[in-house]
Amino acid sequence: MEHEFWHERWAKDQIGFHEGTVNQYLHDHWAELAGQGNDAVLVPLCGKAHDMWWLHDRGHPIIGVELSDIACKDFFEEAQEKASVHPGEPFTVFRHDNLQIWCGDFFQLVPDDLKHVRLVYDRAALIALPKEMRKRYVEHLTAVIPDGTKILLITLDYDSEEMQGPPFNVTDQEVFELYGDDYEINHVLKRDMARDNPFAKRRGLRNGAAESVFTLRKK
Ligand SMILES: C[S@@+](CC[C@H](N)C(=O)[O-])C[C@H]1O[C@@H](n2cnc3c(N)ncnc32)[C@H](O)[C@@H]1O
Repeated sequence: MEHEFWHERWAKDQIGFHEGTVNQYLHDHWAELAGQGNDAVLVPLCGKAHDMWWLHDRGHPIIGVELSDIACKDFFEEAQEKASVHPGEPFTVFRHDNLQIWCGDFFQLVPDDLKHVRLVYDRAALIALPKEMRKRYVEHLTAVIPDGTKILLITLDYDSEEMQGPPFNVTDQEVFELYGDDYEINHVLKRDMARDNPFAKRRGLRNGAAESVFTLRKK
């Protein structure tokens, strides 16, 4: 997806992907991945997800990465929290305690930026990207996170004849193809989305859809 596409979505407030509450899979499966520790977390393509406050409340230092400065500003304003803003290239950093949002292009991250990161939370990041970009995304992620980093990944699979992404359909098989060489993969669960789920109804998914949760560990 081009940057302009996402800037326009934020400018027009077309952000149906924003949950406005903590993601259920994060809530249910984070401890399996992270234990009770407080390792640093990368949240790629983070939007203004409340999930970052939830992780912050558990003591994790956070780096969220997000293209849209509208999202970055709204994230703090809507929580009535203040952030100091540190303009820079290629990222402007919004900082509140040890929660940072780096405003800029994920593909500009370099390994030095993430030396301290041990965990990644990917909800609606991989599946926000079309197929050819997903490969590039995983290659870049793998290049910048340290070995041993663990990922909680949530995907969505549906009949691509019925709907055009984003979110794009990512099969379980594609997850194994994308990550299989460099990661240990655990397919934690697959859950059918109810046909009367508001998202499925709105997007005309008559054949339904399924969400999967994976935990990965970079070898
Ligand atoms: C589908 S949304 C998901 C946001 C968030 N993960 C959530 O669960 O609400 C994808 C987000 O990725 C951002 N984005 C897209 N391409 C990006 C890039 N190259 N670098 C950083 N952010 C990007 C978009 O602006 C958008 O906010």
